[in-house]
Amino acid sequence: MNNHSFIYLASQSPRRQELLKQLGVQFEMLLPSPEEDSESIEIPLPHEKARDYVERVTLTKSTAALQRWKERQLPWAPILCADTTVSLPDDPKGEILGKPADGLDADRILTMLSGKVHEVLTAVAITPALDFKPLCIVQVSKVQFAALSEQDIATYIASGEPFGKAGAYGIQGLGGSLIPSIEGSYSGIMGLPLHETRELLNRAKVTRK
Ligand SMILES: Cc1cn([C@H]2C[C@H](O)[C@@H](COP(=O)(O)OP(=O)(O)OP(=O)(O)O)O2)c(=O)[nH]c1=O
Repeated sequence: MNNHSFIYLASQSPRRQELLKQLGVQFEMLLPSPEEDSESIEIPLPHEKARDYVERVTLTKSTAALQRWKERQLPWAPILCADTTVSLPDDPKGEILGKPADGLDADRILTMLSGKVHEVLTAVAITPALDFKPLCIVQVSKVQFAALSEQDIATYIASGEPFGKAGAYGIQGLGGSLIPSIEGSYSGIMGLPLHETRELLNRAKVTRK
């Protein structure tokens, strides 16, 4: 495998762009065209465990991104995809808590998380070369949530921050004030675990500044 001076980031998450910049890697965006249906990828299978789900979704994103690369006839570079999800380990239904569909759903999710410890799982996959399978890791963090009143939840939802984020919160924003402690990776909770991603980039022979 040759060294690579840049990669493609196939993610619409502004947090992932920010975190990738922190790693000093050159990247170009490889985003879906408006006709591409990227939302329907993120539907859990019946009884699917959060770890299996986040890995499967990330590998599906990788396949879609590779197809996109082929159609656009771009020069080759490794492709990075990721997915973040939230789950409550003690939830008997083992529900996978993704992005809230609307305000009511955000209220339901935040009520479930209130006063409890949940897990945030982020899978990262890098396709290192054209005829190689993606290299994939799953990073898991534990997050303690404060006990929230109905008013706290309503105020937080009104801020707009829960939308577009797994578990209906952002640790990097106002949501950080709802979290007394974490165990794991702050960047992983935000959507791209820096340490593990650095290791994947090294394995894919991507040079950094
Ligand atoms: C828990 C948590 C999640 N998130 C975000 C990270 C992800 O952007 C989002 C989870 O959605 P994802 O489906 O992982 O990512 P995305 O839809 O934003 O982008 P793409 O599928 O194109 O890669 O939740 C935070 O920003 N802060 C947090 O504290």
